Amino acid sequence: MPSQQALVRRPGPRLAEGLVTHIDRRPVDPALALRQWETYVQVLRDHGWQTTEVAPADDCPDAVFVEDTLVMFRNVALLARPGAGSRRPEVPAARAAAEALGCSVNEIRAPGTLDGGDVLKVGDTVYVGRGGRTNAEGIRQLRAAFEPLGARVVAVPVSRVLHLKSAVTALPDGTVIGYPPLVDDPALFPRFLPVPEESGAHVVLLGGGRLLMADGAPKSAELLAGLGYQPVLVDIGEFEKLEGCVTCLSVRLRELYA
Ligand SMILES: NC(=O)NCCC[C@H](N)C(=O)O
Repeated sequence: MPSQQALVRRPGPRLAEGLVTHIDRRPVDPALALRQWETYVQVLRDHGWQTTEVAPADDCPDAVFVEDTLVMFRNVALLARPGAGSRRPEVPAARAAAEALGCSVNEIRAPGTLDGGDVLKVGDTVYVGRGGRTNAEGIRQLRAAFEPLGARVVAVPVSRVLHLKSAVTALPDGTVIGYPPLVDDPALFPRFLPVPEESGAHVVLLGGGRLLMADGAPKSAELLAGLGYQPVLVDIGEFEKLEGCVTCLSVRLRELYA
């Protein structure tokens, strides 16, 4: 029976200072962000996920984007070494949370850098984005960590967005979805479905055919509903101002051993 555990991390007091790289800075409303985060977490719970809060890292504005701190394959948590130095202090508490859930723990070491948002799993294939945050050494260490466990690691360039999963995610049947202007090369994926909006490319698989998506992508939601999926929409507008998306607000742990 697959596990349905998710790590989340409450937004901290410095959220509005979070990094922005590919978009213009817009003011963030911390109270609204907190409400949006609480709704996001509640939706996970409503769909059967047990959520664990990683201890706050209140000096780190981007700590809410907990997905970037570790990558799961099977029951192994590979601790990231974020490409942005300001985000590295987020990692120790993520390690503690993964250990408390019984994960085996490995880590990316200097000079490697890797952000969890650059890693997309489709079955045993692990796509890793080589972009602004993840370097060649980080990719090499990811291969060394996961290939012995049965992963096939496929590196792909990411130049138009922050992370690989800002550009593409995958449906339950393994089809990779993306908003074409932001995908370096759709031909790198065996089955690629274009979606008509940027945030329509981001789905969290809740289980069955349910897809957690941002509510700012109605045409994409309609496209996916037409394919027999059930979009579950949330407003994460305050996090999108900081280049966050639905995937980055949690780490899903689907293969823990009880
Ligand atoms: N996996 C993700 O998409 N993470 C979003 C991180 C946004 C944050 N402001 C950053 O630049 O690191």
